[in-house]
Amino acid sequence: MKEKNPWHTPVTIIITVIGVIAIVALVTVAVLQNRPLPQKYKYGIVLDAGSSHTALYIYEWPAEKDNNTGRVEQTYSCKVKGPGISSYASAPLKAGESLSVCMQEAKQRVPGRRHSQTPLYLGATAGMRLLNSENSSASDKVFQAVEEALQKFPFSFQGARILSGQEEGAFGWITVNYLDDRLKQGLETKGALDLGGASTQISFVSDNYDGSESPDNAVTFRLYGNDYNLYTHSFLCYGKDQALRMTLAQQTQSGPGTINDPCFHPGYTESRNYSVLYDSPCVSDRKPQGPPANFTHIGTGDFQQCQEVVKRIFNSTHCKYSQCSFNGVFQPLLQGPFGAFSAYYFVMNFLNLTDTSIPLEAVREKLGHYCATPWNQLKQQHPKVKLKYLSEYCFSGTYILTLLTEVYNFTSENYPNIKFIREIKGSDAGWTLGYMLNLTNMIPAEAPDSPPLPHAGYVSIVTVIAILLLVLFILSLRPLWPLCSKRPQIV
Ligand SMILES: Nc1ccn([C@@H]2O[C@H](COP(=O)(O)OP(=O)(O)OP(=O)(O)O)[C@@H](O)[C@H]2O)c(=O)n1
Ligand SMILES: [Ca+2]
Repeated sequence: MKEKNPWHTPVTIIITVIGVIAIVALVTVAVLQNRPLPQKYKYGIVLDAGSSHTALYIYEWPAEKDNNTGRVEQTYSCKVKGPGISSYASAPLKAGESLSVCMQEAKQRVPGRRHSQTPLYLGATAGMRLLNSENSSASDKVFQAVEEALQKFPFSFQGARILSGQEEGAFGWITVNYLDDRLKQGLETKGALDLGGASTQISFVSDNYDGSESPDNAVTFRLYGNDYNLYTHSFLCYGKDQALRMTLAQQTQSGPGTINDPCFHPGYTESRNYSVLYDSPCVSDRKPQGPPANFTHIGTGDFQQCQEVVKRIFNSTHCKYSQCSFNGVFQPLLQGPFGAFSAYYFVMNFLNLTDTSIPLEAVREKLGHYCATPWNQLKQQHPKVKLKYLSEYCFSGTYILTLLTEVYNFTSENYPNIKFIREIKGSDAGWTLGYMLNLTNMIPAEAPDSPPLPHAGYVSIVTVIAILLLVLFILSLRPLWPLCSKRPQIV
């Protein structure tokens, strides 16, 4: 008689089949669950209405994760043609019109179904601060025109306003540290140095600053469960365009017909109008009495002397705090790494001086050599650079070096802690991202609670436990095994 396979009993066959089906089903669920889903995004738009120009930025983040876990990234930027909105004081409507090309582009870039949920912000900085201080009705008209123009687009317009200097500094700091992933991980933060056309900001966390000395410079945050006491200051009129005006004003106080300027290249000669030069609240009170209409601006290209002229725009005679940077403004001890962006980067990048491991002495020497380069030679070497920009890099480089080393007090030791940066991981360094993260509540005060296991880990563990249970179950049927394996007896 044919021997019967002991496993071929109905009970064991049924158990095995059910077990196999259960395992296949579990694995299928686990695989399907972890398949990458087509990602959906949300968007936000910020217009940076700076003193020298306006730029539009589109940010995106995963739609399912906007509860503080998804990363916000810049996907697009657009530079508005023409000057900053504050330059349209006498023709406000044109300020609104100037934004339309970039706004049309944004309409194309953000998917149509998201338009109405996409917040749109406009923040204006030092150019509008100056215009507002000198002629508030003109600045109101510019805002009105800009708001009317922006409301015509299908986005969720959240208003146009002037940022305070503190906000500008603090949001720049948030941007840099958010993009560096320093906030979420509670790492040491990076200071932010921003140089614009009309103002400049310095923001950093220092162990010897808790906000009690000079509270005006303090901004406190609780982000991802960590407390930060940020020192920040914005110097109005100390952006590089206004600083140049102040330096020229310094040299034309007696209303001469000609000035020999060490901050411009030998061979550079330009006729300048006194009224145009003094048409800014940063210098208007210093306009010489009865000057000629124009003066001849002649370059002599001497870095050392340029540095002397530049130093004169910083007043370090009075300080009522333990220490000051200049103009009586408190500044704690510098601490940690720093990211220097906007004009810091444009200028140092042009001058090939973004490498801060170059000793300061060598940086000064290179700049000295650059400033002494004849203007004609420079124009030949850089035929594509706008002449206005090209003529000002010697001044701007000297200004940056003076500001960093003579005013903020960076030394040969900590100068290498500065990194000149344009962007971090594809997003531009600047205040706009920090501004949007703040207004959309995208950075939580407390660290978000996360499940103890990631999803894939959870599925794998459930699968393993299920298999173990099945094996246990089969083992528990052991008492039946001898019955099954007993050879049939022939009587
Ligand atoms: N490739 C570039 C772009 C800009 N600039 C100059 O850099 C300065 C600052 O530019 P930016 O940071 O854009 O200043 P704004 O935001 O316009 O000014 P603010 O922040 O003071 O409002 C301006 O003088 C601009 O002419 C430059 O030298 N090279
Ligand atoms: Ca700016």
